[in-house]
Amino acid sequence: LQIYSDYRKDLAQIDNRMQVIESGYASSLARSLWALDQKLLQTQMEGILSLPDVVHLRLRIEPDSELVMGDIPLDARTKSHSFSLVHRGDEEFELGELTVTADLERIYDDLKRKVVVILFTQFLKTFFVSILIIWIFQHFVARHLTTMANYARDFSLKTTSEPLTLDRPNTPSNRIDELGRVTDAINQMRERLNADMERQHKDAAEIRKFSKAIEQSPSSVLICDRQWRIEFANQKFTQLTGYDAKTIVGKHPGALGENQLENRENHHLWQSIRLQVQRVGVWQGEVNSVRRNGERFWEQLIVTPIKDETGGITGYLILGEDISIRKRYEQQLLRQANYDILTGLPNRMLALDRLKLALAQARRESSLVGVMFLDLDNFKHINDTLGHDAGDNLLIEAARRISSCLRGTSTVARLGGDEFLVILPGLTGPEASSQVAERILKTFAPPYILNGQEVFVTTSIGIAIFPTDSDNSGTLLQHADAAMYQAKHKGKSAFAHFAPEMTEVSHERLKMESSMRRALELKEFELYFQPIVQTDSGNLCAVEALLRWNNPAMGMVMPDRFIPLAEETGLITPIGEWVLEEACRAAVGWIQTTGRDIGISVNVSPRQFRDPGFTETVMHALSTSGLAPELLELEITERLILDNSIETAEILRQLDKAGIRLSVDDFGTGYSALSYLKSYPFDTLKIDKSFVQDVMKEPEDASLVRAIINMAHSLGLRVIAEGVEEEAQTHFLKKENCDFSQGYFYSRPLPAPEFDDWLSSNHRV
Ligand SMILES: Nc1nc2c(ncn2[C@@H]2O[C@H](COP(=O)(O)O[C@H]3[C@@H](O)[C@H](n4cnc5c(=O)[nH]c(N)nc54)O[C@@H]3COP(=O)(O)O)[C@@H](O)[C@H]2O)c(=O)[nH]1
Repeated sequence: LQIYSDYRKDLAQIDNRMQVIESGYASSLARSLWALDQKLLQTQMEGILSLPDVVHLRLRIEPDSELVMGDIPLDARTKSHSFSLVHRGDEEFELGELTVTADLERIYDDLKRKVVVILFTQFLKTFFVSILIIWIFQHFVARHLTTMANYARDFSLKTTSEPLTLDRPNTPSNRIDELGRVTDAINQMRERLNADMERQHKDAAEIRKFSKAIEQSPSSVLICDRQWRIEFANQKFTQLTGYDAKTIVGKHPGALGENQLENRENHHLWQSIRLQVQRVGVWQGEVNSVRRNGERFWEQLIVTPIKDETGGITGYLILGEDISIRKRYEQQLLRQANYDILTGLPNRMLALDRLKLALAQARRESSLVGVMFLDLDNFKHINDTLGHDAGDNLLIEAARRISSCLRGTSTVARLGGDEFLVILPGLTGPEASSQVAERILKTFAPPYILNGQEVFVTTSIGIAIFPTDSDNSGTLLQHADAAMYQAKHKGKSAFAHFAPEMTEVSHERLKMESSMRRALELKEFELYFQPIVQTDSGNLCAVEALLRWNNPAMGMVMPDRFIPLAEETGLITPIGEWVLEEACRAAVGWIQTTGRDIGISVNVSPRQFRDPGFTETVMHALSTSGLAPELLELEITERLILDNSIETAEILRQLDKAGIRLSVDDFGTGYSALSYLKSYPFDTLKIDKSFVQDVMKEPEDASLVRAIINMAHSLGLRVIAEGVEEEAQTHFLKKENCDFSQGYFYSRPLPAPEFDDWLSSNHRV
C-alpha cells in the first residue's frame, strides 16, 4: 500500500508538473509563436525539457509544421500531456499544440528500490518476529502440549496413579488458563477412571465370588432365560443328572432327555411350574426326575424368577437337591408304618384305612363288604415249643396261603401276633364270604414244614358283614372278633358269622372298664420310673414316668392293656391328670434330694391331649408342684400330629410358649413324615425301641436309626433311643451321636421307692 501510494504520489507530481508547464509556458509559448520568435521558442522549449523527468517535446505548429526536442528512450514507460497554444486578441487563433512526454523510469526505479528495501526489511522483521513467536509458543504452549501428548501416549491402566503435571509454576493464573484447564480435565478423567476401575475390580471380585459359590454350590443350579432356555448349569447339576452343561444350553429344563414320553410328562409339570411361578412368584416341590442314563431319582426343586432393578423378569433360577436318600428312608418308614415287616402284608393301620375306603365305596354302590378276623389256632404253643424263627416262618406261610384264596380287590392284613384281617369288598351276599372262609380253611389243611418237621396248623375265622352287622368299621371289627371267638369255641378250624348275642363276649371288657372307673379313687394306679441317660457319659438327665394299674383281682395290669380302653371311655383324662401331678411332684422330690435338675417325661394320649382343659391341667401340675416348666417333657405320639388340626398346633404352641418341652414318641411307627417335625415346636425325637433293638442284627435298622438321628439333628432336635438292652447298642448309639438313651440296659422301670434307691446308689446321678 505504501509503495503504491508513493507511486501514485510520483505520478501526481508528474501530472502536477505537466499542469505547471501548461499554466507556466502555454501563454509565453503562444506569444513566441505568434511573434514567430524561433529563438525564444527554442529557449523556452529547452527550459521545459530541462525540467525533471521531461524527456520529449513535440510542438505542432499550425498549419503543418512541427518542432521536436528530446528523445523517448526505447521501451521506456512514459506519460504524455498535450495542451493547445492559443493567441487571445480580439479574436482567438489556435497556433498549435505542445505534447510534453515525461519519462516514468525514474519513478519506476524509485518504486523498485523501495519495493526491495521494504521487502527486505519486512522479511527481516517478519523473520525475527516469527522466531520470537515460535519461541514464545514453544516455551509457553508447545512443550506442554508435547508433555500432554506423551502422557496420553504412555497412559495405560498401570499408570493411572500418576497425575499429569506441567513444567511451569503452579500459579492461580496458570491453573485457570487453557493448559491448566486441560491438565485438570485430564487428571479428573484419570481419577474417574481410577474410581471406575476400582469399582469394576470390586464388582468383578463379587461376581467371581458369586459365580464360584454357584459353581460349587451343593445344590444343583440351572439358570434359564425368559423363554426358559437354559443358559447355565453348575457342576452339581452335571453330577446329579449326568448332563454336560454345554450340551443342554438353549434347551428347556423339562426336555433334556431323548425319551419323548418322558419329555411329554415333563411338559405338563413344567407348564404348571411356569404358571405358579408367574402367579405366586415361586414353585417348590418334589420331582421324580430322570438322569441321562435313564435312572430315576427324587429331587427337591425350587423355581424362582430372576428380576432386574425395575422388577422385570430376566430369567429363572432352578435350584435342585437330591432327596433320593431321604425319600427312600421316608418310603421305608412309610412302608414300615403301613406294612408288616415279617409277612409284607398291610398292617393294622393300613388295613383300617382300606376298610374305611371299602365301606365308603360300598355305601355309594349299595354293596356288601365282608370283614374276616382270623386267628391261628395253637400259634402260641408252636412259638413256645419250636422257637420264634419257626413261629415267624409259620406266619409267613400262613399269610401266603390266605392271600392265595383272595381276589385282587380283597385285602389281607396282619393285625399283630397271629391275627389276620381279610376285607372282601363287593360281596354278592353273606354266603360268598362263607365260600372264601371255606377256601382259606382248606388251604390250611396241608401240613407246614417248620424246623424240618410237619406241623398242622388251623385257623378260626369270624365274619361280619357291612351293612347288615354294622355300618361302622370299628364295630364291624369288634363283631368279626367276637365271631372269631365263637368259631374257636366251636372247636377251631371253623368259621362263624357274627350274631348279636355274641356281643356278650365283651363282658370282660365291661368289667375292666368299671374297675378302672374306681381305680383312681381306690388309689390302684402307681407310677414307675425309668432313667433317661446321656448316651456318651451314661449320666442321668431325665426320668420317664410309666403308669401301672395294680388291681387286686387282675394283678399288675400293664398300660398297653388298659390305656386303649381308658382312651375309648374318656377315663384317660382324669387318669392322665393324676399322672401329671404325681410325676411333677416326684421330680421336685429328686431335685431336692440330689440338688440336681432332673427332668421328667410324661406320656400323653391323643384323647387326653385334645381335652379342652389339657393345657390348664399341665400348668396346674407345674404350679402346685413348683417344677420349672423346662424340666417337664410331654411325650406325644406321631398319630396325634397326623390329624394336622389347627387345634393341635395351637395347643403345642401354647405348651412350647410356656417353656414345656415336647417330644415325638415312638418315632418310626407312625407315618414318619419328617415334614411335620419342621412345622411343630418339638425339642426331642424318641426312636421306637423296635428299631433300636435290632440295630446290631439288621443292617437296615442300623441305617434307619442312623438316618433318623442325622435328620433329627439337621432339624435341631435331640434324639432319645428307646429300648436299649445291650452294651453293643450303646456303642452303636454313641458312634452315631445319639444324644440320650433309655432301656433295660440302664434300668427297668422301677416303682418310686426302688427308683429312690437307684438314685442314691447310682454314682452317675
Ligand atoms: N398315655 C399314657 N401312656 C402311657 C403311660 N405310661 C405308659 N404309657 C404307654 O404305655 C406303653 C407301654 O408302656 P410300658 O409297658 O411301661 O413300657 C415302657 C417301658 O417299660 C418299655 N421299655 C423301656 N425300656 C425297654 C427295653 O429296654 N426293652 C423293652 N422291651 N421295653 C422297654 O418301653 C415303654 C416305654 O415306651 P415309651 O412311652 O414309648 O417311651 C408305652 O407306649 C407308653 O407310652 C401314661 O402314663 N400315659
